[in-house]
Amino acid sequence: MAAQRLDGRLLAAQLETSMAAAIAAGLAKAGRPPGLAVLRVGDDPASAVYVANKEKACARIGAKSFGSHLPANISQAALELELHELNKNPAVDGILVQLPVPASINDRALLQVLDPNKDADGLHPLNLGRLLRGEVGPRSCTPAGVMALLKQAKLPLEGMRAVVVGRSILVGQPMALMLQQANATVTIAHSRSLNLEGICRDAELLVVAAGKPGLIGANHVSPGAVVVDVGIHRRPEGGLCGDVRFAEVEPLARAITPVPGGVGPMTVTMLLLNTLRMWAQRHALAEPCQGL
Ligand SMILES: Nc1nc(=O)c2c([nH]1)NC[C@@H]1CN(c3ccc(C(=O)N[C@@H](CCC(=O)O)C(=O)O)cc3)C=[N+]21
Repeated sequence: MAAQRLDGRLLAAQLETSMAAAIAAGLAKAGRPPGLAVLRVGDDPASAVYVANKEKACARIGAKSFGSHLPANISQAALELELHELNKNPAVDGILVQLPVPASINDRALLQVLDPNKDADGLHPLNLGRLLRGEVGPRSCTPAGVMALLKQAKLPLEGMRAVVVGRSILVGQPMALMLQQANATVTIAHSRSLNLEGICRDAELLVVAAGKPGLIGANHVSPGAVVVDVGIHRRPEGGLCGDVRFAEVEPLARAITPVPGGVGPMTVTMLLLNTLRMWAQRHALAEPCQGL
């Protein structure tokens, strides 16, 4: 039987419709639309595409986007000043520091400057702490998007053996925490794990966020597993691919996310949802898209 496709593009479009409605409904009371500021430093080529996608998505739902594009040779102090300005700007609800920043910038120090209540990416230490403790707060967008996709597909996580490949602060670690909070039994594997194939083959749910094109193949996947591919890479010959060799794994899987059209669009949607929720909170509006 063919694997179920976990269609991130479709779910993202549905959520955008609800978010657009929530904005329209709250606009009069709030007096202004939600504002998302994206701080981009230097010229990472992949970032250019993502920033453009975020701006387009804001326009589609009726949010305002503020873009600042700063030169790669900007000083740490000047960048922190820019962030302070965005923290103070009353039209801005969510701020995202597009990663990676140039090597001359200390991104940890930068993320500490961000107002945790404007943290659209959920990456401020306070928000990572809130996640660890299971408290309310903006959540890391990519793992939150994965959780929304699994929920929509009605794939139960209760008691399930889940393996997350990758331990980054941006994806792997928060993903593992969210899966645990959904009562999965979680293993984190990473670049130094021995017997990666064996560990992955034990998984009923395999989430791959290793950042290595084509790392995962049929040998890593047990029949009937749910496979979520967080990787996104530009092929030298053109087109995109993930960390999973889709053609090989798809016939084995119960459900699988494609690349593109899987996790990527959900990341953007969760960024908007975090921003919308912070806007709603500031204006005492009902929480948009509850239960996600
Ligand atoms: N502070 C920060 N937060 C991030 O969330 C963040 C970041 N920095 N730096 C870079 C990565 C990467 N990322 C993606 C966002 C959207 C798509 C996306 O929309 N993908 C589409 C296709 C995109 C295309 O066609 O190029 C898809 O998979 O279908 C992918 C990847 C967010 N990131």
